[in-house]
Amino acid sequence: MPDPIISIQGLDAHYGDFQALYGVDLAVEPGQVVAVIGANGAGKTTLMRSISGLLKNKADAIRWQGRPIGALRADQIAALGIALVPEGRLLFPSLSVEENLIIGGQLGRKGPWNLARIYQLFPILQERRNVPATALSGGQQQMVAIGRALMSNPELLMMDEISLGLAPVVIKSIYEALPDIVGEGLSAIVVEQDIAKALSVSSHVVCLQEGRVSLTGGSGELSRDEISKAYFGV
Ligand SMILES: Nc1ncnc2c1ncn2[C@@H]1O[C@H](COP(=O)(O)OP(=O)(O)OP(=O)(O)O)[C@@H](O)[C@H]1O
Repeated sequence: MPDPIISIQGLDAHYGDFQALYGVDLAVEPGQVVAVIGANGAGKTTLMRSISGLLKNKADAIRWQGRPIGALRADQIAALGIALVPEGRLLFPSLSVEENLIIGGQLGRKGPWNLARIYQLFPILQERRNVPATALSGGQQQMVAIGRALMSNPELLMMDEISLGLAPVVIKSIYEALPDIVGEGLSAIVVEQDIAKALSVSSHVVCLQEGRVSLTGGSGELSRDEISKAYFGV
């Protein structure tokens, strides 16, 4: 087994007095897509925030290529090559599609992703490149959010509930881009409430329930019953 690109061990997270994550373990190998599933409030977004440096962690709870990074700031995490497509997209509303994408490239990391490559991946964005980003449909906005993250040439791409509120046909077209993205050598963590979608795009799945890992295993190896028990607790 190759060394993981990122490994999380015993991660706790708090909002004030409230503990949202309890001893979470997760590892991603180079080129692997890991799905994080769980019901509303299970702690999926908190896990993404912790990895991104938006929540404070113990330094050695998160290791990047073996190095403890849990205590780094969000800008330092981004500079390492860890990019988040946040829940709700958080595009810059007054900027055009192209300007939003360019901002993603500000870190200046070298790699395969640039405007031309993003437009190849999502051709509709080239057609609409001068339109304010928030004038786009939800699915197109999600493409901008993914493109903006890719423009930083990350080694790990984290996507938080990218299908939320989108029509099934749109979700399908967005996820169809994932093999091309991972084909460039990236690893990915995909947060999904849609269990079938999560299993179909990943090789490994981690289920959270009330802040704890309730199940983990190969995406093709877990039974429906195991997953629904881990997901719903029944
Ligand atoms: N800023 C905050 N302050 C206090 N508690 C919070 C905050 N953000 C989240 N929580 C709580 O932490 C727990 C985990 O929330 P989190 O958003 O990580 O769950 P989630 O699995 O991403 O759910 P969802 O699918 O609804 O986004 C929940 O109980 C939530 O109420």
